[in-house]
Amino acid sequence: MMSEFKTSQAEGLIPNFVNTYELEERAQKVIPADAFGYIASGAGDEFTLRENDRSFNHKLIIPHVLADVENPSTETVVDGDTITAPIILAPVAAHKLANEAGEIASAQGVHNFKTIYTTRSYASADLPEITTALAGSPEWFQFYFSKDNEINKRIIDRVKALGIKKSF
Ligand SMILES: Cc1cc2nc3c(=O)[nH]c(=O)nc-3n(C[C@H](O)[C@H](O)[C@H](O)COP(=O)(O)O)c2cc1C
Repeated sequence: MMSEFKTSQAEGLIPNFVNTYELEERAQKVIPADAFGYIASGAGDEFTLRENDRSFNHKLIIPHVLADVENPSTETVVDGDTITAPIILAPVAAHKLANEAGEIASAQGVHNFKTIYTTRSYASADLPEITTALAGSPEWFQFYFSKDNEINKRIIDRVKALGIKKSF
């Protein structure tokens, strides 16, 4: 069942990319076309995708002149956790579409960067494996409500048992 998700086996750091658009081009070379299409595209005519890009680019960083820049830091505190920068991993389905290491590699990356990971109900790795790979880094959980309350209860019990402190 899980093997459906297995795609790229590319490993290692990606050298010399200038921006995320260039990173996307590199990813396209190693991820099968259908999986890449799912990850990189938006719904319908992709109006919202274009609007997201456009509005993100209008969030400006305002430089503070004549301020103390001896020890600059992007560190911040979110919900009691100190993270490296105000960047967290949003809920993203089926990481194994991109690479067979899937959520485990993503969780290790989040741990190394020191930020927050959001696990999604229908992850392509087993939940305890993700929590283990996070090695104590903060984990949030995105709950997808099922019509079947037994399934809902089982998922919530597993999330509680894993010690995940925030579900939404
Ligand atoms: C492959 C893929 C799967 C995603 N799966 C989910 C999901 O399961 N739940 C969800 O709320 N958002 C999902 N998203 C949306 C992301 O969480 C995120 O909001 C989106 O990529 C826009 O990024 P931004 O919020 O940083 O602008 C997914 C996005 C991608 C690219």
